[in-house]
Amino acid sequence: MQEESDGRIIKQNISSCSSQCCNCLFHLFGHCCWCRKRIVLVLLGLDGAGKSTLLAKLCGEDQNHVIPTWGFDKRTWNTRKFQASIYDLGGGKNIRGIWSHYFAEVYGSIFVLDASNDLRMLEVANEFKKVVKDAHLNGKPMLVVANKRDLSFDLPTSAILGVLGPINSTYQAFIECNCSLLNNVEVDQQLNNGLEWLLETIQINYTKLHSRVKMESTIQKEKEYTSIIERQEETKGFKARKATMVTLNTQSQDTKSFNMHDQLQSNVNAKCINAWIGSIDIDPTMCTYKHVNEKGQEIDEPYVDYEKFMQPLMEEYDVNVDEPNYTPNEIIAFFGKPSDENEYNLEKRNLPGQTT
Ligand SMILES: Nc1nc2c(ncn2[C@@H]2O[C@H](COP(=O)(O)OP(=O)(O)OP(=O)(O)O)[C@@H](O)[C@H]2O)c(=O)[nH]1
Ligand SMILES: [Mg+2]
Repeated sequence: MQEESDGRIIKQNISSCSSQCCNCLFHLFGHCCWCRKRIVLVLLGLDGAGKSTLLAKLCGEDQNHVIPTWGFDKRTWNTRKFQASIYDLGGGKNIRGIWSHYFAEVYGSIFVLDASNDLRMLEVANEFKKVVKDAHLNGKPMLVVANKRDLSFDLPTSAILGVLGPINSTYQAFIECNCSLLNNVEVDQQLNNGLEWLLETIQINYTKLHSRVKMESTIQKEKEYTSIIERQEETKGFKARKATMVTLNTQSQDTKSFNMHDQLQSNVNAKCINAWIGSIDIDPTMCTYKHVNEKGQEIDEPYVDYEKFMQPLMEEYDVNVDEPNYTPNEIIAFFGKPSDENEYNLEKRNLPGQTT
């Protein structure tokens, strides 16, 4: 970071590693060396708290053009000992759900809150308690930044801490600072101290944190992979069920779905009934499911689900049914095969075995 004669800051991007002194305001932290350890940090806090402003300041970027973060933003911050990837996560209510996906891989976090806005302090406390309790974040160094101290001093630190709950001094530090444009040239000393504390704590606990991050992020990736596969299978299953419904109307069906997929079963059967009653000549004997008989052989068993298949049909045509289950052949014997016409008239009749 350089300053021009009129005092303006020359914007520089430190996202790429340079071979000379770091470009950020924190020259205190910054000069490149070969042995930097790679770490991941995360910026958390409600929308408007000042996370992106802090990051811009940290990276020596223009704070005039900070806009609300949708999703996340990522920067690299080079310090003496670390090459830190910083995730700046959007703080909007609908985006907060993504926060926890980053926690397994982080070595430390910075939680920013707007100390001038007492109206949102309970919301802040809710989110704070959630992240502190998170299994992947718990016990990792966290710097809590009470920002916008230039705006209001109405809310004393004790009041903020009263809402947040006690700070665990072994892995948490609380600072007050001001990341506003007014304070563009110099990094707030408190912020400076806080960041130094964060890096120092990570440095001291690096071995432990590193093995924890490695293990937890591997497990998380495996879980994510499994859930992707499950979702793909689900989608395939859904497509297969949809295909079943379609093929029912074209007479070639995979009728296994009849009892396998409860959620869509009634839809499938409704289609089948409609198709059967309608002009399309579908033979309900094609409704089968895989069944293992006494000899251990897998056979295609004709199947009609009374509740879902027959009942609505019977009700629609005001037919009394005593026997709960009928094979498709019995149904055909009773109703007859659908005609080629678009209408299929059922007479009110008794079912087999019923006496008039
Ligand atoms: N007065 C004052 N304004 C600040 C300070 N820090 C940030 N701001 C302003 O607060 C507004 C929101 O800042 P952002 O950095 O976008 O907030 P954020 O936490 O990144 O918000 P999201 O991206 O929506 O999660 C901007 O207009 C900043 O200029 C501060 O310390 N004092
Ligand atoms: Mg932001």
